[in-house]
Amino acid sequence: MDGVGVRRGKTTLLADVNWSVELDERWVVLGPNGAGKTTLLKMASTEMHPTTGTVDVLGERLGKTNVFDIRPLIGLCSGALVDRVPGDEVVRDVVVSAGYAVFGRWREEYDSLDTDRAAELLDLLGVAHLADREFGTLSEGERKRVMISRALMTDPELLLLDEPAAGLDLGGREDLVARLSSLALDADAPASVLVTHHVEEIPPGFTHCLLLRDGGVVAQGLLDDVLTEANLSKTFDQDLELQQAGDRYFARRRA
Ligand SMILES: Nc1ncnc2c1ncn2[C@@H]1O[C@H](COP(=O)(O)OP(=O)(O)OP(=O)(O)O)[C@@H](O)[C@H]1O
Repeated sequence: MDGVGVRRGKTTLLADVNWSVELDERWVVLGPNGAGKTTLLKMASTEMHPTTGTVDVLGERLGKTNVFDIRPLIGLCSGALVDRVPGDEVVRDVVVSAGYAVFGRWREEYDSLDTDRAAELLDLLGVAHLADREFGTLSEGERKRVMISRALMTDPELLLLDEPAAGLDLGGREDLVARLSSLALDADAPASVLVTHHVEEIPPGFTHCLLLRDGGVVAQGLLDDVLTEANLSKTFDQDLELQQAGDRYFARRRA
């Protein structure tokens, strides 16, 4: 993204964002409610164009390319997408149909290569036992994991995860963080961007961090350099204490 701004009427959603994600990088985008995180991700997923500046996704410039050509190369997991899955869709089909960019089992039979891959990904996310269940019967955490499996189904070059741990209980969050960490540490995994409100949700293995506040970048770069008490306090407009325990982060308001 180069000089990117997004405006809606008189409201500025994002201003002057210069940001790039390389193929071997895993980025965390952190910021308070309304900071512009989802707006940023919508451009990365080619769903939205900037008002000013330019966005290049996988070498193609938004506005000058057919986004439908690059969307199969982008794996997306967001709350909005979860809401679009029909409740009676069988979990295995939710994953396998990603390769066909649809929801719903619209073919009699999928390729066996595809069904094998879907089973492998459900297993990777720890939900293989749910393959025959209807999506609507799953818990929120189970749905998220199925949707991440789906996002990976097309072997994307870019993986975008918008608040994947939102709504999960402590065990579910910890489990997801561990699985995302394994993925982040896998050299063959795609370039990844994870949006979150909480430093506790940063999976070990993530390499970079972008801090957003009021539509502007507070800091960006290597995670260790960017995630400091000063930067975090500025981002959330509070005096925050940041602790690192092993390869995890914890934050709270200074007493
Ligand atoms: N079409 C629109 N018109 C006016 N304002 C908008 C529009 N879409 C989004 N906004 C505002 O832009 C800001 C950024 O929204 P965005 O969804 O990107 O934030 P976010 O960082 O993802 O927030 P959250 O953490 O709450 O999901 C918010 O204040 C939102 O109300």
